Amino acid sequence: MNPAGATPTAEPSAAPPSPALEAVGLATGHRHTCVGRGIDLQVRAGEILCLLGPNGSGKTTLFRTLLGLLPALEGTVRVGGRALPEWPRAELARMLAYVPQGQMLPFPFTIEHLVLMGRTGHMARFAQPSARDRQIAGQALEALGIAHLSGRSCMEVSGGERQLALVARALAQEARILILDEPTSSLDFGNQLRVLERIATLGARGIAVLMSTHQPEHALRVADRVAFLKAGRIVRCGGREIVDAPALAALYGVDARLIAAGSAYPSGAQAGMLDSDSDSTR
Ligand SMILES: Nc1ncnc2c1ncn2[C@@H]1O[C@H](COP(=O)(O)OP(=O)(O)OP(=O)(O)O)[C@@H](O)[C@H]1O
Repeated sequence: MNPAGATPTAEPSAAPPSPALEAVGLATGHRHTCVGRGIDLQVRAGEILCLLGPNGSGKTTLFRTLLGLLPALEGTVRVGGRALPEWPRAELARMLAYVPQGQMLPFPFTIEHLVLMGRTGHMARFAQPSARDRQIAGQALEALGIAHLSGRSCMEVSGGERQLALVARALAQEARILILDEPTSSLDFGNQLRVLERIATLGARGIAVLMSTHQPEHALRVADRVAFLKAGRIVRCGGREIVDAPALAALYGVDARLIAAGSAYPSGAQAGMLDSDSDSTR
């Protein structure tokens, strides 16, 4: 108890850690064509932020700008509190991993080689992968159930198998921040769940995750926060509870309703399944 009149001793309050990934006043686009504007977002360590938005709303353009693959037309991107241009590329490669959307690969790498590429930022220049690099790549392949494809050419596997390999490559990178552009888009139901579970595990381990999806139920399943991108602007951002029928109707221009997940998602799923129904939002 404080003696009467004594001022309580203030604990020195530690400043909150910088967001792992932050955009401030960001404008995105291609050459001089602006796609997105006024974008502010933050992803903290251990947080999963899920971006929902219609086709062409600017999700990939935003991701590529956050990664420094496209120049910001305005505003700032910070990674770990440091402006993106200040990062040496090699260090950035250890911080940020990217799973691009539907990437076709130009050479017939084996799947193992492709996943080992995720280790490049950890290897000395021109060095061969170490036993540990191979072990980590092997674990990533196992985690996604594609170890049996290790020796196959990435040009001779299905689109979904290649997508799993790209997720495995990002896992092998052991980055602090993971950006995934529609990581489940060509996957079957089982593999969608496998990838979502892996993403949830990474979040629980302190990795900052930013992902896009066209399936709002995936956001309901794994996201800590959800952002709605419409015509290049973040029009709504908050906890999973913002994903409701009126918001989805406004975002996509269709009536939608959330129905109970029932048996569609196993063990503890908080997801809803979506159905379109003309009566739903009226
Ligand atoms: N290389 C490019 N050059 C010029 N414009 C582009 C280029 N890539 C995309 N665009 C345009 O930028 C806008 C946003 O595209 P983007 O790929 O970022 O959308 P998206 O939200 O990821 O779409 P989707 O959900 O269909 O993948 C679209 O109008 C698109 O036509």
